[in-house]
Amino acid sequence: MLKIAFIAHDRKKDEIVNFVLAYEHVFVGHELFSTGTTGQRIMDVTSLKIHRYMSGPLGGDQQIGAMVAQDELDLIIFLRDPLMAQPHEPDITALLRLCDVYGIPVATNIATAEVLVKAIDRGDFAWRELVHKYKPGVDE
Ligand SMILES: O=C(CO)COP(=O)(O)O
Repeated sequence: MLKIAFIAHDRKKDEIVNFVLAYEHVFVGHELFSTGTTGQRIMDVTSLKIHRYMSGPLGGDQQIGAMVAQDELDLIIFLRDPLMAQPHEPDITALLRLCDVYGIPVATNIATAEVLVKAIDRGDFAWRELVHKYKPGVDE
């Protein structure tokens, strides 16, 4: 079971909802997280259970970033709006930076999201479970 997060900016919300709906059969076997509004929109139309953090502008991206820093997240689908400035741009940049620091797969557009979901379905990320199994404690 992977830990997967969904995030989408407002003009990308319909896209992420349709995407998750189409691949509900893949996501249902995993532990799911999201920012506030994105998760609510997805849960409104699917039977998925999603742990929702704060809305992005109120700290949700940072909460998801904290999960990445603690090695508690395996993959992120983050449909960003490249044509609209966001008030919490620094938080978005920080989250993407942490994904690069820790080598966490993150899709920022639907084309990459498609590739990742197919990889999840094939079991390509099973190695992440091994990483968790043998993870040393923070003090070691
Ligand atoms: O702003 C966001 C990500 O940067 C998303 O937050 P919401 O899912 O609460 O709209």
